[in-house]
Amino acid sequence: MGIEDADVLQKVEGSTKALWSNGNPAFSESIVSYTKQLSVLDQMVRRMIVESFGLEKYVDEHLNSTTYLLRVMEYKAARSCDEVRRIHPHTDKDMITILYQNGVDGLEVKNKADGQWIKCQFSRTTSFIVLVGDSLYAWLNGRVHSPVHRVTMSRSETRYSLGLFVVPKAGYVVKAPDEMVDEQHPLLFKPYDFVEFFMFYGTEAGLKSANALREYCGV
Ligand SMILES: O=C(O)CCC(=O)C(=O)O
Ligand SMILES: [Fe+2]
Repeated sequence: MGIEDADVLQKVEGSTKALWSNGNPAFSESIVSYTKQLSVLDQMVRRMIVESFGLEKYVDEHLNSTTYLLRVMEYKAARSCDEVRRIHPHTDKDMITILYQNGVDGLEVKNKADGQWIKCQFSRTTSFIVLVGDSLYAWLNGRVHSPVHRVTMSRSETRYSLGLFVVPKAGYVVKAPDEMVDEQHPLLFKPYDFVEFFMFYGTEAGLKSANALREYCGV
């Protein structure tokens, strides 16, 4: 289940009406409260990343360029020891994703250096994992890595996860600041409208592509 503008109560209440005819105020309030609290972590992490590249003057513009999509996910446990259930390897298309889970592991990240899958262990049940998405990778012209990841379920317990996807606002054009482009770092992607790219990603060509962003607007 995906909830757009998950930090805005009115919007969340609208989404819950698709599930409960009279809405579900307690559920909506929990979603908004969770998103608002996690937005503090999101803004802190992105501010640190942006400042670390000397882009202080872009911080406010960058932080204001996004909205929150919260996905509530359920992964059924494998029915036998031999069965493995997966969600396919992919990169996230957003700026960053913050993941939380119910204590059942399953997330795996592909090591950029040797292509091996690394099992992600959340250090505590209250920990979060932050993943960089393709849009931050493009905006910083390749300075941060957007990792390929997947979920593999082989345990007997059902896994629940919450993914807070920090996505560019409709109409926002992802364009690397001039400071990120030089001779050693030639421009990787032409400026692109996030929503249009996301529509391409949903097409047969986009889904089949090993690197949808490069195919869509790679230089
Ligand atoms: O459930 C997870 O831990 C990851 C889910 C994921 O990668 C996604 O929804 O894009
Ligand atoms: Fe993902």
